Amino acid sequence: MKNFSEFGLEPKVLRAITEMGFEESTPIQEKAIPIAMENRDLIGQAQTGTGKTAAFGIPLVNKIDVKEEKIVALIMCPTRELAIQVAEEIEKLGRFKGIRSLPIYGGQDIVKQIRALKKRPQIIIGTPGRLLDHINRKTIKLDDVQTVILDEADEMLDMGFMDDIQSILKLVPSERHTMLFSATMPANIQRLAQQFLNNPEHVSVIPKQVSAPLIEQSYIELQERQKFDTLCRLLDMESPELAIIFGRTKRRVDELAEGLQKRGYTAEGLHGDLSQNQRDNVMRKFRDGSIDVLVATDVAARGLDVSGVTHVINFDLPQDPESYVHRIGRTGRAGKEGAAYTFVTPREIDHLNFIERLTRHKIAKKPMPSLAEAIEGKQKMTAERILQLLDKEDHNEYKGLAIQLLEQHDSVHLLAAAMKLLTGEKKDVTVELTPEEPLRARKRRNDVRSAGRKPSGSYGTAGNARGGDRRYGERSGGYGRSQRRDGGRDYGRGGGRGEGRDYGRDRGFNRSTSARANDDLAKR
Ligand SMILES: Nc1ncnc2c1ncn2[C@@H]1O[C@H](COP(=O)(O)OP(=O)(O)OP(=O)(O)O)[C@@H](O)[C@H]1O
Ligand SMILES: [Mg+2]
Repeated sequence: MKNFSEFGLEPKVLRAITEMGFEESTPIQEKAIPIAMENRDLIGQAQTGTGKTAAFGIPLVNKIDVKEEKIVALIMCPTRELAIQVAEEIEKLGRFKGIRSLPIYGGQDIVKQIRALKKRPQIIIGTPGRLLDHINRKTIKLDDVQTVILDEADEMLDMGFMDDIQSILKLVPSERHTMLFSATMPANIQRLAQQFLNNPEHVSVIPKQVSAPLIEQSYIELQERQKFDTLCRLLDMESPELAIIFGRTKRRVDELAEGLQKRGYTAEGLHGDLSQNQRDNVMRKFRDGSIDVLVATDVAARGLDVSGVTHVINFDLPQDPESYVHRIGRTGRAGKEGAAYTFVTPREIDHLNFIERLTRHKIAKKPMPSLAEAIEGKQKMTAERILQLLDKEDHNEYKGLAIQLLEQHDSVHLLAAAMKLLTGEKKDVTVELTPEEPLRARKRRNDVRSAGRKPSGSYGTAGNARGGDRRYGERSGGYGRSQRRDGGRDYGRGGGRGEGRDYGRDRGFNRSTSARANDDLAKR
């Protein structure tokens, strides 16, 4: 892969890239950066976790004149968490140049945002709802915007957002530089996108055949009533470093998080009904590891980049294949390995096959973990914790007592008793979940793929470690990164707690008809 010094970037941008620990470019970066630097419109598609943010962020910060006093670039994302995350990456990339960027999203105090806008940011990273609020209040003007980027573009051009995107882009000068990025780009979305682009380049880094991903994908067939206990056994057996569990509705997420807490797991829920404060807290605790299980609706399916997520578990099968690709893409990022498990009831097997067909990836069937495997997993976890403590050498104050005990008792018995104590029996409280309706395979209009032709929009999960993609990152079991300095669809359509996906949006006023029609949407 190309070194960043070969792109003709400004020294201050190169310095920021080095500071972020990026040693060489990823395939999408290598292809997209030169096109973007020539201000040519592009649709960039690459697997989850392969650096699309920097692929658009690097050329963007490189071209901006820091003396600029107006908003000259607009990046739009589907969720608040993603807007915050992308803003952080843009901030890091532009820090030595002194670029001013600002995240604008719902749930945050708008007065605080209006105050921040007075500092004249050159780049705004926002969710459409709140952006429209500011545009209607005239606290954001788009007359001088030269660059527009849609991250998770297929989601942004989906029915939920389309009206808002159109309303916003109408206000941006037509002679602009537009870039769309996503890991999935269904054909109908590509067609829709043309109206916003000017003779775009298609940059795709998706293996022809969606190769054996970095993410080991398996499914477990079970009855709805077996799901929760299976989940607990899976967590015990696999002892994930960090795990994201996807539920189909907010109610499911709340019940799961609560049930897991009752069973002794450090789990918390994330969905669009939470206040922004609660959402920020949950994300902060997950990123810093004070909780190791995040239970979420599709609000966390796209883009979130949390280092250390080793497992994704689809407690409920996602409706769309795109959602499946993005959900599992929360692991296996930056060249690292990951494991994705999907729970499927017998009546949903067709839907799973539908997803396999569209993502062109066979998902391996695995048996339910047995109780013995769960116990063994917990015991291994205890042994690991003991060995870690041993290395740290900070248990000297117990040595005296240990010698006394060893004089009176057999060492194996002693250690086994200590391990049993440490493992503790997960409290076997019964947890009742409200059953959710099984999913039915939804035929897509002109579903060419079932005719065996190459999928028109393909699906990208992390590329094959063994062959192509791993080149930019054998060493760290991930991309070449000197060291990570930073350490790592709330479709509220139904508005109700049980039905519909949870994909909120900010409450804007004078919003487009579709948005108003969805005013029961939870906040994004
Ligand atoms: N050239 C690079 N070298 C090392 N790490 C990188 C490089 N580019 C990006 N990364 C890191 O890889 C991780 C994934 O990047 P990013 O979130 O941009 O992926 P993505 O392609 O947008 O994924 P998704 O499709 O899930 O949104 C991030 O932690 C990012 O900092
Ligand atoms: Mg991304």
